[in-house]
Amino acid sequence: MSKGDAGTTSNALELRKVSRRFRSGDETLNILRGVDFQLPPGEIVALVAPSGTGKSTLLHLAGLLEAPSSGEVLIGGQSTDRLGEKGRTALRRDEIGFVYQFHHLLGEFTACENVMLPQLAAGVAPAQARERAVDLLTRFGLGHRIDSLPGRLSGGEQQRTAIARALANRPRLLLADEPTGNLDEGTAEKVFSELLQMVRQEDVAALIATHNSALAAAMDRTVTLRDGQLVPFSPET
Ligand SMILES: Nc1ncnc2c1ncn2[C@@H]1O[C@H](COP(=O)(O)OP(=O)(O)OP(=O)(O)O)[C@@H](O)[C@H]1O
Repeated sequence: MSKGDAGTTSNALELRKVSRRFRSGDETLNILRGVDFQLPPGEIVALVAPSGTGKSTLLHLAGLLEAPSSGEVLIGGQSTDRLGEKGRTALRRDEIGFVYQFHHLLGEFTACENVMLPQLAAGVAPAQARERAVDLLTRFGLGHRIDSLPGRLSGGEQQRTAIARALANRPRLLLADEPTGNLDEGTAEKVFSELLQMVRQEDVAALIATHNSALAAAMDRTVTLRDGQLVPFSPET
């Protein structure tokens, strides 16, 4: 499904009764138990939950990196459970951007090239990919760093580059797992507010896991995981 068709009005992400079990020795861990969740286009949702409750597991399922034990994951209204590996890879590349706690930039490529790579993989012409990369990096205040290798960038600059890379293919959905968790407090706040600004400018729906409830307060709503269910967050949950 292309982003230009009726799919643009569908939920960017929908989880229908999604469960995930892990085997641990003789034990079965029921981490997610029938999660229902809808993320409309352009909405930014914080996922705040204690360590070990399944935030990363949920983001992996939403990002099609793993399959649920049962239930269904829909991206842009499209069911994904019958897609083969090739279809899942294409959907991930074209529709979903990922930001992790660590930047995972490729060290031998410049900031600009790192932001170009996913576009080239999606078939965008090099000149166009470069133009988009320069635009994103410039809007992130990195116009003077486009030809720098990641090893020459500060932690905040590396993470800004990683966010630009995640947005490069104009995804429908951004998934972020503690995107500023590796930065000092001041830099984290700054990068986080830039991330939100860029996500709003690009009109991307986002699900962002964070331990920081002050950062979560800047998003449209906050959800948490309780007993394997995704529920609205309130301070007493
Ligand atoms: N592949 C796996 N096999 C077995 N157990 C797993 C596997 N992946 C995750 N788990 C378990 O599932 C639970 C949830 O893990 P997950 O990483 O999703 O939590 P989290 O909420 O993201 O934690 P944190 O905030 O500490 O990153 C943990 O108890 C973890 O040990």
